[in-house]
Amino acid sequence: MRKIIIAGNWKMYKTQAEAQEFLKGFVMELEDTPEDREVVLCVPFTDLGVMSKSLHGSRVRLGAQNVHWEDSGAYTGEISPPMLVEIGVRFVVIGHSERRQYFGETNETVNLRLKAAQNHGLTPILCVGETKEQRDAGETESHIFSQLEQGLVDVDQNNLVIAYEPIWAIGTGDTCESEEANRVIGLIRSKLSNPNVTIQYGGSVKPDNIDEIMAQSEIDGALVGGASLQPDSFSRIVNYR
Ligand SMILES: O=C[C@H](O)COP(=O)(O)O
Repeated sequence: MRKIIIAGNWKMYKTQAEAQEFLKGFVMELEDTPEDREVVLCVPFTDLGVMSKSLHGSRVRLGAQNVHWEDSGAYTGEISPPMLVEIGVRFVVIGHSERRQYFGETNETVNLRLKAAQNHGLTPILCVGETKEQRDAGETESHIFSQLEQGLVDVDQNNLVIAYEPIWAIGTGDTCESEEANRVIGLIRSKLSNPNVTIQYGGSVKPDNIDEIMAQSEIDGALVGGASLQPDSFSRIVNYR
């Protein structure tokens, strides 16, 4: 049985005060949300402490947006798995295209982060996806397969979420057609040893396209950027029909 997981990725948005303001409007919107949906907010490191306290007793799970692979050490600016666990984090986004593009993330470092997160009981959300150029060149499948092949070496597929995020659809309003997202996600699933891995779609998910996206047979949830920043739009997404 595949779990449905709707996750917001706040990226580098929201101070602690703004995060608390968001929760005031958001948590009450979940009262009628079906129990089979996991709701996750992946927030900036500086928001984790206050969010952990505010979300205590709610059904919203806390997520981070990156993690280092060592438990501790001389790695200025990094955050380790035990630090996240101590604060109440359950999920962590790994290998987001923005980390790959701007911060030198590679399939090898993605693999190290995935294994370290799992070793500490965190559930990683591994992001994969192609650029517009790769899609136009017919390289979508080969690119994603190599991200999976290299990223998933020795990774436990029993505690893993994958997000298919076509890079050209992120923050552009240019959503991937839901049938096409479904096709690619089916191909991703065919490469996994565990067919029950939750595979999300991400890329310009909005209140007006979530119902169609979630109606697709292979899509088990969404990783939502911009539309997760406002309580009303994210609650509509979480409460898709
Ligand atoms: O992690 C989220 C994705 O990058 C999608 O962002 P977006 O919903 O703003 O397109």
